[in-house]
Amino acid sequence: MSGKDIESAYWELVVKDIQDAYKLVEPIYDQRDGGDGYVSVEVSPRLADNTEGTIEAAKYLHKVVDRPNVYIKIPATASCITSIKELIFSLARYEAVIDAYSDGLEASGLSDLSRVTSVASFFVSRVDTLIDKLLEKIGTPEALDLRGKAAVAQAALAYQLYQKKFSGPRWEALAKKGARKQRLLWASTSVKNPAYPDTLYVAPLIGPDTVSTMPDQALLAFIDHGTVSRTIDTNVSEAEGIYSALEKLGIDWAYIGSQLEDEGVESFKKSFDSRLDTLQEKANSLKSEKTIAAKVLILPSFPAAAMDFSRLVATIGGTSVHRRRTPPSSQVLALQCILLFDSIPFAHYAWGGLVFISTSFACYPLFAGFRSYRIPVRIGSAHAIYATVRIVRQWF
Ligand SMILES: O=C[C@H](O)COP(=O)(O)O
Repeated sequence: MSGKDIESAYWELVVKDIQDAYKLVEPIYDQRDGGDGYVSVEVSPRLADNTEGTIEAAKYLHKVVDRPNVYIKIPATASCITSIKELIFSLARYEAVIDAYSDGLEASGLSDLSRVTSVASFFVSRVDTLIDKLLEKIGTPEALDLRGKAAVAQAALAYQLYQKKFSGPRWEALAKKGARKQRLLWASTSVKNPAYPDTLYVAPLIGPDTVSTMPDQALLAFIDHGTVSRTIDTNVSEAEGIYSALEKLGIDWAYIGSQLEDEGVESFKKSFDSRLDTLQEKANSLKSEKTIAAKVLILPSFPAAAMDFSRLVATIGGTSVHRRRTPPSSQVLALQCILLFDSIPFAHYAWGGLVFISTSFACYPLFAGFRSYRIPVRIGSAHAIYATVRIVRQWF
């Protein structure tokens, strides 16, 4: 990572991950002629309010990942709507996403649109999480009875919108050029309220051209007791009834959408920042890592002490980094030694067959053998460095 800022290092790791994942799904992508088998990567959530920055980041990722089956995920915030398509919490925003997709296809000037694909990532469970709270505040039996119903109802109406928008003259003109419908992808499908059925956000949302993304918990529950059948448009009038009953109770769908969008962007930013912080910490610790060529002179005056090398390395938290030959365990002697760091006699101690680095350093055992070990060395009590200690000479 030397010479790189942390964010560039982060993207380098991400791009490598995405390219590796590509290899796993490539056969599906080929079999389905580009219909399935995609890997997605999100642009930085720090750009959620920056249209130009988001477009640049999306182009950059598309270029460096350099695979045909990569989806670049862009938050469907007001600023990013021109470039589309995840973190959708409301029907109004979803409609804008579909329009952005169609606008993009029309503006592309391509005569063959068949290689352009897209998904619109509609978040489900979080809608209930917020609306349930509001219903509990209202507290009437009617309000309480609507808990756990808003998210699925809105998702079912989103599917109606999908069917409406991907039909009719405008769409037909694009379809003639090979355009593919932008599929609805259900995100946030794990149940947050343990009182609800564990397949609540999967089972009622099954239908053609939908994609359900499931964390393990939701996937395992569905494998265990879910039933695959078309459910997404079997109860449309019930969904409409729930949607308008909520409105009548004072639930403002526009507020729900913008509130969840703000929270969503905020939480993505938080996770992104925390990942960068972790990388920064790791980079700092690597920077303080030093290789110290230590000359260890083993003096011949002490008796042999048996020891098990690998157990010892594990005990001191060291890692064997170079091995010239493996000294037979239970045969190696660690005797009194003189340890020289940069030719300065550093310390010499012998204790129970182990040799310790000491003085201003905390004590860590060192031992003899034709091996190099990377061992943690603590200076004072706070600053840790790693020293690679090579045993360069020994005499018995
Ligand atoms: O991609 C995002 C996830 O689907 C979010 O799910 P969540 O609401 O369970 O955090």
